[in-house]
Amino acid sequence: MKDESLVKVKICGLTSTKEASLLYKSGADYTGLVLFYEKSRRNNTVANAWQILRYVPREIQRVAVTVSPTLEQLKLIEQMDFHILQVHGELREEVAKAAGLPIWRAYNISGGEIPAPGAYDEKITGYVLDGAVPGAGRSFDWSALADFDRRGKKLILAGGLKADNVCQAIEALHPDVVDVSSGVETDGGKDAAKIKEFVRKVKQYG
Ligand SMILES: O=C(O)c1ccccc1N[C@@H]1O[C@H](COP(=O)(O)O)[C@@H](O)[C@H]1O
Repeated sequence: MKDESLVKVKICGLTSTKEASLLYKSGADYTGLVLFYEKSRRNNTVANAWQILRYVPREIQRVAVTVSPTLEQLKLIEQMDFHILQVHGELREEVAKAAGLPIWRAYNISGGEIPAPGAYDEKITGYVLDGAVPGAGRSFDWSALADFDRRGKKLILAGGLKADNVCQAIEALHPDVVDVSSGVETDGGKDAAKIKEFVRKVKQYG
């Protein structure tokens, strides 16, 4: 039976079918694959992404993680088995207008500035609040974002989360989803024991 606990978990940054297999019975609710961002060590080619998605358990929602995607990239993503488009950087007008997938708009927080969303409201179903550099395993000052207006959308909290700090993060910002990549890795690869412990802490919280 699907766990109906309050806070959901996204395990982000899969790079292999082996990592996808770790999600079986893990309790994760979402997973993410980085695409079209060669600066990231977690970047996937389209061919690799197709393979990985075949191994993601059906009950887990799949998020295409992008930075300033183009219309051509959106079209490729929409041919694959993704449920959500996560956009860091720029959300181009043509991409927002053409997107058939719901969008999670990601903000990389540096300093204490509070993002002021507003554009393409009808396509956006969630806001991702992340550390300054995507996927770097660094958090931001959660208290500075206490007044962030989620406008009735999901709040996805990312950036430097791990089993040791995720409950404090939930306490601070009351997110709908906690999103982790670096914090469940060992030597740059996903670690089954760390995933298990992270999910346990979140689900125990409630
Ligand atoms: O992981 C990456 O390299 C990445 C690249 C481009 C956009 C987003 C990326 N990762 C996002 O970072 C957070 C969590 O990262 P961490 O736990 O701090 O390592 C998550 O939203 C990922 O989607």
